[in-house]
Amino acid sequence: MSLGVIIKSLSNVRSYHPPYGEFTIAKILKESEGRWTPVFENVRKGFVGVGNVIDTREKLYLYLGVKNDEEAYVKLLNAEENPAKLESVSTWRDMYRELESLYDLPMVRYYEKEAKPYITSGVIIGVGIDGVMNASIHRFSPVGNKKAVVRLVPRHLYQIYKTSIEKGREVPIAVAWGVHPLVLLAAASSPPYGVFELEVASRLMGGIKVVELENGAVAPFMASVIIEGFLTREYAEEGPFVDIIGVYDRVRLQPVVRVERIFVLREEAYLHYLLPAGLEHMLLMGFEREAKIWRAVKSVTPGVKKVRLTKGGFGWLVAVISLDKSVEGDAKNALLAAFAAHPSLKIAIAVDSDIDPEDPVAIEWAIATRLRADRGLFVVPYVRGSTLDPVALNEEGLTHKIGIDATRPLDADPSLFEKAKIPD
Ligand SMILES: C/C(=C\C(=O)O)CCOP(=O)(O)O
Ligand SMILES: [Mn+2]
Repeated sequence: MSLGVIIKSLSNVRSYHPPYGEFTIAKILKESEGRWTPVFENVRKGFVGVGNVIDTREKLYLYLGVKNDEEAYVKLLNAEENPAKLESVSTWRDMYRELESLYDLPMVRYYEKEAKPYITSGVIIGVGIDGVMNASIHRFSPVGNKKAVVRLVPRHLYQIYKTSIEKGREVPIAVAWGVHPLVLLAAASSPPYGVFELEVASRLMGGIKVVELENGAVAPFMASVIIEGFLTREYAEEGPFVDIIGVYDRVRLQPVVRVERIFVLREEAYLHYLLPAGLEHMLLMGFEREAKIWRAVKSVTPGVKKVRLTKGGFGWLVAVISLDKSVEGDAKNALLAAFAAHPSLKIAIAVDSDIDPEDPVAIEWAIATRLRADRGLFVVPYVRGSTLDPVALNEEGLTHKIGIDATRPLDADPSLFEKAKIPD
């Protein structure tokens, strides 16, 4: 199913029309996030822009066909464990036209100091030397008509790239831009190496169709744009560009893509403009990590109620877990489980089930009234965190982490911790 069909099925959509100033689209994405879905008609002839496609939990539940977090976690984690086959479509070429240059694709600049326009929601499907296929989201920016630079976070595609280049082989890739939101969700997930994220999407969606490219990579059929190319041994400067935590990520030398062909859907090519550090970015990247934290915490303490990667931590660096302890020490085990489940996590906070992990004031109140720092606070020094952390000790994200147990002691008088209410 194309992104256009998905957008047409949504309620609360607002259309915009040209002319668009350089930062108009970014500004509208910011003001509409969590509120409505903006559609940017005619961003260039043949192209429609759209954003905030998966910026709320309600939309996520709708796409997944579930009613709450727990059902969504179970469905996503189950799909990672039971990926489903892909169906190859041979007659796809007639549905697409070809472009000569990456600059023919209307990309957007989002923040003031970003040097260039980017594709922020491109799913890169890479083929390893061992034949393993991997799908993941990487920001992508043209450095020539048929050349681009991509940021490879040290995970599976990077591993594929490193082992291939060491053996003198370029990596065949497809970049799919403008895809079904569940394809994005699967590509933002981290199943073990060897599990193909498009097959995870296939399980979530009850099957998906793919096109097979000449270079050996595959891409979702009906993706609005499919770029066929190779990750080369050439490097170029990447950035400045804003990452999920809302700061300008450091400029790095990153691999260059040599583009062979650019295919665009003939009928209404919907391009997904994903605002870096916006709600959509946080939910998309953070949701699967939240599911993994939930699973890990549940396995050490059954009393877990709610898990949130907070907005202040940009859906990535800070987790709050609410739970009912059955024995003293449960909360600390929950914090340790959270760190193990999401290696980029920097701060984990445990609160009692009467505290809403989505309410920053309630969390602060719990810390203020329930934390005993001699028992409830711990630091894990020198541990791998996020490469995005500006105070990390090295480029691989070596850092120190904090766990905060802000749950009330089980042996204390519960009435001392009760939130006072004014009666009706
Ligand atoms: C979430 C990441 C990038 C972004 O969306 O801007 C990747 C960060 O990966 P780490 O494993 O935390 O370094
Ligand atoms: Mn992978």
